[in-house]
Amino acid sequence: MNAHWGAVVVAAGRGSRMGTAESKQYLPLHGKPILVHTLELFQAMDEIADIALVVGESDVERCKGLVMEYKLSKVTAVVAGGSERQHSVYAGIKSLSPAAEWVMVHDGVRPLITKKAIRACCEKAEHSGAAVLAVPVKDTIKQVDDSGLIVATPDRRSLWAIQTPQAFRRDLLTSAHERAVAEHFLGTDDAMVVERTGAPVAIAEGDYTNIKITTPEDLPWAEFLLEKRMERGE
Ligand SMILES: Nc1ccn([C@@H]2O[C@H](COP(=O)(O)OP(=O)(O)OP(=O)(O)O)[C@@H](O)[C@H]2O)c(=O)n1
Ligand SMILES: C[C@](O)(CO)[C@H](O)COP(=O)(O)O
Repeated sequence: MNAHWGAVVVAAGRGSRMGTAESKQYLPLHGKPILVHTLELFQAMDEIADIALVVGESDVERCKGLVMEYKLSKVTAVVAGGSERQHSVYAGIKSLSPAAEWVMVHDGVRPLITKKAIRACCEKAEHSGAAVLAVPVKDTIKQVDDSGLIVATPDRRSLWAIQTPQAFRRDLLTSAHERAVAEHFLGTDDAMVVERTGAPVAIAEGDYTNIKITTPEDLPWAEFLLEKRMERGE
């Protein structure tokens, strides 16, 4: 990684699939909020100069407190997100320092990301302009219609499960988001926003432990993975 990188960490979701009163990004993992684990990893990377943290409007002050408490000095902006993930990402990009020519976007609820995986993704992006972390799917995937009948079995060899970070030249990501706003397009990740402009987006192979904490069964799994890493001194 040679370029000047900024990171947008999005954490403005409600976590409805987790079903807890407290939004999942603030739930404790080994005694620390999930979101803090994620931010500490980015803070510890020399290649990352600047982090924009995007949170719910009512959590902005609370998160400024977490930034102070955990000495997250690279978090230069804590801003309110929007009703959809894509809106939150766009708010984050706009609040990053103008010096960041390259941007990676990461889910605040993927605390098990590693420096090695971040570097692999960013290096691919520096080569091709845009890259996303992903793993090959392990299951057979079926396309199913509204009546519950299988309509197709896509060839698994071409299917990848997409993760974050997703890394881009900043001007490419910014113009793709501007176009999506103008055309009322909503995607579930940033690669989709960029793909529709015709720009190539590369895959960087990650690993299966970079889970997105989404539903209750993900929490003990994340605790277990984190414990194993700590035992290995990582
Ligand atoms: N309007 C939104 C929606 C999501 N996110 C963030 O995007 C990441 C991935 O989203 P997901 O796990 O789906 O989070 P939620 O939207 O919180 O979950 P759910 O769909 O279960 O409500 C999370 O870090 C989440 O906080 C965001 O910043 N703004
Ligand atoms: C960006 C993402 O984490 C890639 O897997 C995912 O698309 C977020 O989607 P969600 O539906 O908001 O969980």
